[in-house]
Order: sequence, then C-alpha cells, then structure tokens
Amino acid sequence: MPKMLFVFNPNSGKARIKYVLLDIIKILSRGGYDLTVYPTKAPRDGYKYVVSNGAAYDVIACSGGDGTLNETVDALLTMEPQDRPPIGYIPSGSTNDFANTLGIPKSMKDAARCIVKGTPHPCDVGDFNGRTFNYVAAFGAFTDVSYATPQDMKNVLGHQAYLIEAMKRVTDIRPIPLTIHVNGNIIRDEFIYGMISNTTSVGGMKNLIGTGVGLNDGLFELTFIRKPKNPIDLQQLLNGFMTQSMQDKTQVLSCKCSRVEIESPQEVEWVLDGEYGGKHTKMVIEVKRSAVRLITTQDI
Ligand SMILES: Nc1ncnc2c1ncn2[C@@H]1O[C@H](COP(=O)(O)OP(=O)(O)OP(=O)(O)O)[C@@H](O)[C@H]1O
Repeated sequence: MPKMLFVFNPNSGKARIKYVLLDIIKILSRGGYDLTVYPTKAPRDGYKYVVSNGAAYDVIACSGGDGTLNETVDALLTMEPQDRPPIGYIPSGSTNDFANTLGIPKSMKDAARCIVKGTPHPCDVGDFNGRTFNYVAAFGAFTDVSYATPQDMKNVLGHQAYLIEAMKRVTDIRPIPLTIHVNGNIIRDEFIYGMISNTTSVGGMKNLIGTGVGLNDGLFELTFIRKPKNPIDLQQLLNGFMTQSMQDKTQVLSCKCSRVEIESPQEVEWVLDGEYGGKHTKMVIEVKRSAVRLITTQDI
C-alpha cells in the first residue's frame, strides 16, 4: 500500500481544520494510502519533519496556508529531484491564490478528494536570494493589500474590498529606484510596485498578470509598475488596477523570465508568498524549473 505523510498546521486559517480533520483522514486513508498524520508544533517544524522523514513516503499531503506549503516545498528541495514525492495540498489559510491557480477546491474535504483522484503535475519553484517561494515575490505599494483587507469586508464586498484597501494606500506610494537586469536588457527607472509571479491570481483577483501563465514553463511573469509621472498617469494606473489589465499600460514593465537581477541604492522590503521576505538592496530571483510535482485534477 502506498505511504502518505499528512502534515498540517493546526492553527492555520483560524484553526478551520478541526471541523473536518476526521473527514480528511477518512478520505485520504480510504483513498488507498497507509497514512501518517503529523500536526506541526511551531514555525519550521513542518520543514524539519519533512526533511527528516519525507523520503520514506510516496506522497506528502500538507494542509495550512501558504507558509505550510512553502515549508513542504522547501523541504523537498533538499532531496534529489528523482526522490521528491509528489505534494498534495489542502489549503486552509486566508488567501488561496496559488490553490486557485492549481484548480484545488476551496472546500478542505474536496481538496482531500482532489489529492486522491488527482495526478502529479510538475511545477516550477522560485528562488529569491536563496529563499524558496512558490508563486509570488513582490515589493512596494499594494503589496500587503490582499493580506491587510479585512476578511469580513472581503466576504461582503469581494473585489471592491481590495480596491478600497488599495485606494487607502495611494497617498503612501513611495517610488523605488531600481536597476533591473532581465533577458539581456538593463532597465533603470523608479517603480512603485513589482512582482515576479507564477500564478494567474494574486490577492484573489484573476487576470491581473495577463495570459499565457504556465506553471511549468521555466518562466515566471515579471510585472513592475513605474512611478506615475503626473496625475493622468496615476489615474490610468488606478483604472488599470480596477479593470485588472495593468499589463496593457505603458507604465508597466512586463515580461517573462527565468532569472532577474535587481539592485537598488535603498533597501527594498519584499513579501514572498504573503510572508515577510526581508529588506534587500541586491536581489537575484531564479526559476527552478519543474522542481516539484503538485497533485491536482486539472491540467496546469
Ligand atoms: N503549531 C504551530 N504554531 C505556531 N506556528 C506554526 C505552527 N505550525 C506552523 N506554524 C507556522 O505558522 C506560519 C503560518 O502558517 P500557515 O501559512 O500555514 O497559516 P496561515 O498564516 O493561517 O495562512 P495564510 O498566511 O495563508 O493566511 C508558518 O510560518 C508556519 O511555519
């Protein structure tokens, strides 16, 4: 019987898992797996457990927010590529951007069924100055919008809630001077926002990044917004944000890349998969092509 390790963060997403844990265990074990269940006890505990024990399993399922998925992926990267078991993901965090992109259902029980029914698909992983990220590294204005928007407001207002939160930040926008080395070009300009992503959805909003996103094409999408030069530019930028078509605007530097080097005379604060990513003046971001396999029922 194939062996599955199920690692979960009991505190993630307001401890939502406690209502469905038995059902999830039933679904996974009736799915034909010899199941080991491991609740994480502290930050990086999931990482350490999977590093020490992961190679003994045929599948590693994990449940939690982006942080838990990130620890699981990070742990598998310590193994040789051919030894990395496929990952099943049951999202329980407050933001489910990456799960949406992977076609993983919102319901935790359905996500468990998706692991049983699905097949492993190769997926690229990002490396930011030696730190793993799964789907987005971002800096600047609006970076924290999706995380700062109150859940109650999101439930009632949906997309509008993000816009209201974003509007509040317009006056705080600070341009950041950057030198960007990408695809053989050197770009020097001031930017108010930037993200390097491998997802179709950021902050719960679809279509922000544009078309042709491939999760295992070895390329991430770079979307950097230049400093608005005048009020018209700013208005265009806000319109673009509202209509989720920022990549069409001239203020946006947009391309696909497998590696980008960025320098700034000032420290830039980054967010990696929704978690604080530290302050940096030199940033090297690289794509590790098809570094892990994620189980889903849809083609990615
Ligand atoms: N038992 C635990 N107690 C405290 N922290 C934990 C525990 N288990 C895991 N963690 C850490 O908590 C952090 C957040 O975890 P996770 O991303 O799973 O949940 P979340 O914050 O609710 O999700 P999201 O960020 O998507 O809303 C991670 O860094 C993880 O390592």
